[in-house]
Amino acid sequence: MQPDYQAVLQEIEQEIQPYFGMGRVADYIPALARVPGRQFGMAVRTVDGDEFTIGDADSPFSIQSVSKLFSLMLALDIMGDDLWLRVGREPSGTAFNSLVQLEHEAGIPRNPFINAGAIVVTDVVTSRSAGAQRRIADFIRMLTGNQDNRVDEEVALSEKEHGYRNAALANLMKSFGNIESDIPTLLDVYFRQCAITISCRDLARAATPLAQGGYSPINGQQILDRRDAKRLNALMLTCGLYDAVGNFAYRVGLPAKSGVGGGIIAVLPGQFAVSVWSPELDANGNSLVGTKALELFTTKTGLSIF
Ligand SMILES: NC(=O)CC[C@H](N)C(=O)O
Repeated sequence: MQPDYQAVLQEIEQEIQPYFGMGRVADYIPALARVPGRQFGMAVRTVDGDEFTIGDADSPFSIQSVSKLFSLMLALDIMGDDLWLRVGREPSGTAFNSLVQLEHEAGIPRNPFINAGAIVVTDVVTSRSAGAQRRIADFIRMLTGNQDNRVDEEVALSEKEHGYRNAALANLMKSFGNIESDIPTLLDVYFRQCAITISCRDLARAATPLAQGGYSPINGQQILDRRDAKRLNALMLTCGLYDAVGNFAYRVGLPAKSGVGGGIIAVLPGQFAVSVWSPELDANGNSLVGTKALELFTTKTGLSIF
């Protein structure tokens, strides 16, 4: 029997209140540092098409690294398994923007969800499509069914002006021959992909194919084959939360992908996609209140992959 999701969300909204103020809004991108921290939204979409929301679930926020999930779908579609010659599939155990392993590992990033890996993924889309940024944004709009998901130009510019680490990652990988595009063009596409705005409701809809064997009921299309949906869920479980991935699996028990805008999308294959947004981050760059909310969600419903 399906849990009373709405009642669960209401309990969660109460129980997360003491956790506000414990984390910090991302400050290394100045445009994100201005986002008020005390916001919270959550949305559940079941495979039966029911949707349940609470709080600011329809407020747009900066998608940031959650976009890496969608650019990866595109890159896999473009390159198939050859993508894995250029990026690994192992957790990194390092921060999302770390440079440390890249030099030892010949410019091959550990996985597609740390920044280095995501930059390679975006390079695949950039070097193989005319209008890559538009292709990524259109793909996200297609998955959400919402044409209002736009690029926040202020956030994109802010990332560009302060993107020293991402530029360092891209240049280091280029020196190893693992980047094809010209660096400024590539970084522009990457920053604009991260600056797309999205709501919790849209994120839950966009991730639904991962709960439904690759099928999107939003537009009635098979977005991924079943095998790739399984593989992406495995990558999210092992790499989606950077060096907090073990703790997140322990507490929440769902494949998930986070972003420094405070969004997290999580999936229980065969059951639901659940998204949460709250801008204050923990030390690993994951939403502190959002992680707590997801922990409460799987605990209260008894539904996780474990
Ligand atoms: N973890 C994140 O969300 C990081 C994304 C951010 N745009 C960056 O590249 O630094």
